[in-house]
Amino acid sequence: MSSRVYHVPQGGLPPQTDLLGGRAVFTNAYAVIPSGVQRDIVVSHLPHWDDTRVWVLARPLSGFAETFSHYLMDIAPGGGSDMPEPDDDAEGALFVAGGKLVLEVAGRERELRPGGFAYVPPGCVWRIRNRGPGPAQLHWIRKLYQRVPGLSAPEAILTNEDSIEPVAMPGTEGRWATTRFIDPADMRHDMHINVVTFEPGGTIPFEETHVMEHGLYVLEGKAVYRLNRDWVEVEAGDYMWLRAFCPQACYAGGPGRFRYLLYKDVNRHMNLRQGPPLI
Ligand SMILES: NC(=O)N[C@H](N)C(=O)O
Repeated sequence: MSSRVYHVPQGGLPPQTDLLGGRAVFTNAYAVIPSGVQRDIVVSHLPHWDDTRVWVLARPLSGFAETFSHYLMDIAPGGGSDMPEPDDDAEGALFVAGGKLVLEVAGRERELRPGGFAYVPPGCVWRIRNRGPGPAQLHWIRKLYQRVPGLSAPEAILTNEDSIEPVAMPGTEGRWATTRFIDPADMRHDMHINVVTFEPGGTIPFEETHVMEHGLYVLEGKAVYRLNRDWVEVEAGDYMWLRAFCPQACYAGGPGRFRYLLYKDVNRHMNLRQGPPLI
């Protein structure tokens, strides 16, 4: 049984005092969508999904920001979908934060519990149901799979965070470690999904500035995060997306661990024919 903590949204209505405590930020370089925003009044629903509430935390924006979608889903008992993905070119990553879901993918059925992860290749038939007695919470990250001549699309992956050994970053004595759900050496993959863990006081000690876009969902703990020119306080349930080249660093605040689910695009040439950004 996992002792890890995974933040799940509260839903319901915000107290009328929330206006003064608002921490949402939207800039050209990054956005912060605080946990308090994941409320019933801003919920979405998706076709062919039953009894499922969706918070869309990231989506492609006019060609200048992120090229992926990140959904946080709250699935009632019996809810789910037999036709979840409408786009045959889309790949997906699923990460369970709460409850118990049954996933059928490429003819395999697997029960996913908190920490459960699945990679769903493009064009793959899959379905998912909450067969548990209580609600289940699911992260679903989607992007268009970038095919490469001579490389086939990857196969499905089904695993759990508990089965993967985190890799400590060099020189950090284990205070900053990464759990990788997708093999970084496998060039068929064009996105990575990791859980990044900092012990209290752990840091990213320099401003990472790189081509990869990011989506970060804070699963546990607190930190101060450097985003472009700003330092922003974040805590469990907060979401950040970072445009390519957005400078980033952090200090984990304690008293417990600071952990987040991280999306990044990897391993592909840039599209040199893309038009100028629309700003
Ligand atoms: N903000 C981050 O956690 N970035 C990671 N070190 C990464 O780019 O993999």
